[in-house]
Amino acid sequence: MLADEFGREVTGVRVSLTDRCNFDCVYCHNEGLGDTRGPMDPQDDEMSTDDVVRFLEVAAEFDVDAVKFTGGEPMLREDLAEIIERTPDQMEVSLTTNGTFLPGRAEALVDAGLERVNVSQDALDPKDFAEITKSGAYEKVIEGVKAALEAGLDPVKLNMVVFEHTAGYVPRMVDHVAENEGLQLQLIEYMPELTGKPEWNVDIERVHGWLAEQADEIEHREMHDRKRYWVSNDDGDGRGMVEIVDPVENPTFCANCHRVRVTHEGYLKGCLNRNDDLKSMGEMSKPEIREAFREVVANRVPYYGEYMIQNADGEWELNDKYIGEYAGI
Ligand SMILES: Nc1nc2c(ncn2[C@@H]2O[C@H](COP(=O)(O)OP(=O)(O)OP(=O)(O)O)[C@@H](O)[C@H]2O)c(=O)[nH]1
Ligand code: SF4
Ligand code: SF4
Repeated sequence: MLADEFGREVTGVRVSLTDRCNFDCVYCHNEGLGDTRGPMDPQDDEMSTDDVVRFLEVAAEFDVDAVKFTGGEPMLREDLAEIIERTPDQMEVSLTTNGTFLPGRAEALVDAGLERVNVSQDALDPKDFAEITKSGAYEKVIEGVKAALEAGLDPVKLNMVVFEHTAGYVPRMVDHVAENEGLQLQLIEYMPELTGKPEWNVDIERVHGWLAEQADEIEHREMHDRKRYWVSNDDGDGRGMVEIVDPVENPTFCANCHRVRVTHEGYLKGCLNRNDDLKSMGEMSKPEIREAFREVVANRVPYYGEYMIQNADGEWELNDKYIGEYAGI
């Protein structure tokens, strides 16, 4: 297993299969690369099926045991089932999707080896949903979640970005997952540094505080030291898990980060928040990909706490040590 100089072993990879998407969410950061607006047809710059599989085979050699396929919207890739089918057996396969294409396709993906899925669902109301996602596909997403459950994906996590437009929905969403077996809720801190609009920010500590009052059990997940709250519904006959993803200005989160990303164009990317360490796998052979992977892992640094450090006033600024060290700065 490969580790960086901060002792963070790389156990998982997140592979973006396309930056295209049929939604246009107001908070989208597209894996840290910018928005997803653009043509919906397959693009020449996307990794081919073979490119993706070649990379995964190399990652498997380094004992990476989990892959998450992301986008844009990864289900826009017609070859998704084939990619999953050809993923090395040792890897747990999961998918982050907006859910609209799950009806009619979820079972085939499960047959190919998909184990679990995260579906973005930011609202329980079609009007608010349309405002956030710039899409009227609310019913399709609800059908998608149902299809995922019926296909046996476990768990089905509902991803909800907590910001001005959604914060009021948190209690209803918590009840919703407590009442529906198989669902979990993942509350994601809004990332103004990637999306702009700091005025939409909501203090995630308030959400932690509220959940701590509701929870009958609190766990820490090793990845990112994320907190998980187990909450019962009002009738006491259901229980749901709520996980918080709170990376912003959080050195503990970064100190426990075990992931390397791959962009849809086949660039290795050591950190969501950085694009100055990208390394193209282009036409590389397997031995070359092996070397590139080693190099990207070796160059990883915890973003908050090392790459960005706090000055005497408590403000975060770029650590001088890294200025000029990487391409792009
Ligand atoms: N800064 C940062 N944000 C992350 C990281 N991983 C996930 N996130 C945020 O969480 C969002 C949702 O992540 P998902 O794709 O659903 O996956 P996940 O929750 O990280 O993965 P699992 O819990 O393993 O399913 C991403 O779009 C990011 O905004 C990370 O390593 N760093
Ligand atoms: S569904 Fe996901 S990829 Fe698509 S616009 Fe929304 S956040 Fe971005
Ligand atoms: S180092 Fe921090 S910001 Fe970068 S990917 Fe890991 S958790 Fe996210």
